[in-house]
Amino acid sequence: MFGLLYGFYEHFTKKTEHHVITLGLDSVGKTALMERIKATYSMVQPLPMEKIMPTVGLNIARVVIGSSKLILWDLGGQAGLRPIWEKYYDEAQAIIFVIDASNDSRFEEAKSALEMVLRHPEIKRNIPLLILVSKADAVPSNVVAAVESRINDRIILMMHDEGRPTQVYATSAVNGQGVTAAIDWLKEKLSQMNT
Ligand SMILES: Nc1nc2c(ncn2[C@@H]2O[C@H](COP(=O)(O)OP(=O)(O)OP(=O)(O)O)[C@@H](O)[C@H]2O)c(=O)[nH]1
Ligand SMILES: [Mg+2]
Repeated sequence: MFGLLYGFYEHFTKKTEHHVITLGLDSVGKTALMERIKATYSMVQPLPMEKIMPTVGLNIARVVIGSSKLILWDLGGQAGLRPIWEKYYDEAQAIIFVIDASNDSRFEEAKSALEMVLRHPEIKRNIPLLILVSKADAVPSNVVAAVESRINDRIILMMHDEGRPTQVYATSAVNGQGVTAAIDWLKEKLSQMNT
């Protein structure tokens, strides 16, 4: 009897797990955003910014939204660590790529890094790509809008990945701007892939 009841309980509370890789150049704010995402969905305080160190290994954040569980793999973005990214491509069911709104000078480097990811044979062609423009709190809104439109014109329109759901959101780990909209979009696209 207990086994049967437990079986029902398990069935109705079971979450569909989705593995998401979080990539981008070093210091763009990936880990800070992961902390903000965790805090937003589990109603806890994010780790203070000054406690966040450059990522060398891997940070894992688990976020439960309705019947889905997103497992976010946050990887280090330093040039010497980027070769590690590809170890996670095979299992990735979505990509979050972070581009810093406050550092215009690294746009081309970010574009090349993202293109390398998308060209990799182990990255599935139809998995969602969520591009987060980070640190939106640190620059005027017209600068953020310019970065978003450059991403659209110079990256997304050039991708030729017709089957890939792609979206750009301006975000801030400091004030949480854009985080819920972005993660809700991702969760929606991942759910659609499972149906
Ligand atoms: N103003 C502002 N600064 C931010 C924000 N997010 C991160 N930062 C700053 O950027 C620094 C780097 O952030 P991280 O989250 O460590 O960057 P990362 O992309 O994880 O870097 P790696 O782990 O080296 O790849 C932080 O120490 C903060 O000073 C943000 O939303 N707004
Ligand atoms: Mg980091």
